Amino acid sequence: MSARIIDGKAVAARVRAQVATEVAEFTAQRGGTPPGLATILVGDDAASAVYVGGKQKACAEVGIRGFDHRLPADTSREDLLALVEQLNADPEVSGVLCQLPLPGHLDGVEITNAISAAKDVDGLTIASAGRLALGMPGLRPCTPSGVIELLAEAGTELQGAECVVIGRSNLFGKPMAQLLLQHNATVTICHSRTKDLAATCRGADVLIAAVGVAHLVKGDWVKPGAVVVDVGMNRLDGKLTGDVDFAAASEVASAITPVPGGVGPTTIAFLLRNTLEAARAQAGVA
Ligand SMILES: Nc1nc2c(c(=O)[nH]1)N[C@@H](CN(C=O)c1ccc(C(=O)N[C@@H](CCC(=O)O)C(=O)O)cc1)CN2
Repeated sequence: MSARIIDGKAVAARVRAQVATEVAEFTAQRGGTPPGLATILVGDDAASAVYVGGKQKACAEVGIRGFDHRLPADTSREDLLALVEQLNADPEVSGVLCQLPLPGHLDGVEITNAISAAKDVDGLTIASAGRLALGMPGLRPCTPSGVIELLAEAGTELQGAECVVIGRSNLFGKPMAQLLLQHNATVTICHSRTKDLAATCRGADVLIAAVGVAHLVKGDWVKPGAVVVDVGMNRLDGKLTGDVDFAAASEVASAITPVPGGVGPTTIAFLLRNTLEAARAQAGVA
């Protein structure tokens, strides 16, 4: 079997085009005031700078006003919390995010949770996570939302499907599992203490890897006909590669996401979607 490649760039382009249309309508209704997204980057991590740059560029392309805050690596907890408070109170800012990871002296959970729930476009505050766990409407984390869109694009039936998520991060694994549950999937979360990872993966109709170990998932871990989603982003010999041995898994799976060009591009697309949703909710429009 040779798997169908799920094209994340195409899915992201479609979502972004739709958001651009809706942003134009929203802005016109609001007398020319667009949604606004504030990004906060602390320190000089090169990859984070690229992602934040990509977010700001994407905002400009769809008509969202960007507020780009860059702070030195030694920024204090108090100064960072003060900036978050200022952005929470700014009526021109619809969404706020703090790029992760933060430098070691800052607690990512504490800082993220200081963002007002109404502006939590990363969907990572305790309030947003609680709403997701309870099945209540709210802003959802961007990468898991992108994965659901990619699975829909591939025509994957989630109801009753055995879904295995490798990785239990707050940013991805936990919210991914919650979103799959909402789609009536049977969900298993695997992690570093899972006893027989390969055997658990072999039972998956949908296998999602987000563990940060290059090529951890071998071809013979994939059930024939499974859908494989690779959220990993690892540098191997200077090349960006995922958590899945793509060549081997493609021989067994029915559909698979590549790295790059799979899940990654959808993250920013859903950030734009969340920023518009936050702006709508703050303006009292559905
Ligand atoms: N506050 C947040 N921090 C982080 C998040 C997040 O959602 N919110 N996610 C990641 C980084 N990230 C966005 O922030 C992100 C990662 C990857 C991509 C992407 O488009 N990747 C491309 C490849 C890019 C490359 O060549 O390096 C792809 O996979 O095709 C976009 C956004 C951690 N931090």
